[in-house]
Amino acid sequence: MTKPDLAISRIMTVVAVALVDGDGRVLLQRRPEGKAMAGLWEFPGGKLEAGESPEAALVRELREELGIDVEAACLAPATFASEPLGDRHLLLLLYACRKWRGVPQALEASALKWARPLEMHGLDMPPADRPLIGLIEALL
Ligand SMILES: Nc1nc2c([nH]c(=O)n2[C@H]2C[C@H](O)[C@@H](COP(=O)(O)OP(=O)(O)OP(=O)(O)O)O2)c(=O)[nH]1
Repeated sequence: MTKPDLAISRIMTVVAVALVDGDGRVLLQRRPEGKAMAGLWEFPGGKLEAGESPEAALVRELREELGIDVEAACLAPATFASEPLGDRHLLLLLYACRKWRGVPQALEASALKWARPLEMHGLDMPPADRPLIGLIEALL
């Protein structure tokens, strides 16, 4: 029998979304004090819970973090990032979404910002997110 790959057990899967408004801007949230990478601007989302599909996790996170309702069918897979993060390896699955119900509120973040991809190049974002900006630019 082959030995399990120990590196695989350290993979952390995170789902996140580029919410795109009618003006082609993307919603970012600022990570609050007390959390790792506090002050950085990230895409709303978070870790999968046991047994959750990526889409169900994102629907849940968007309700918890922003107070908005999104249908899983409106989440379009967009791109992903694969990046070492501390002693783990982050697999960030990024979706795009143009349709939701409600007005996003910063229920967990310290601030929200609607940003154009060009502006995102000048913002402090987690290292995994940097390569995603150009890809989002191409998608919008
Ligand atoms: N939501 C989100 N997380 C990101 C992005 N980029 C990035 O490196 N991450 C990292 C930060 C965290 O380590 C992890 C997201 O996990 P999380 O938001 O559920 O958890 P957390 O670290 O804030 O804290 P906790 O819930 O465990 O208390 O992914 C991003 O654009 N959006």
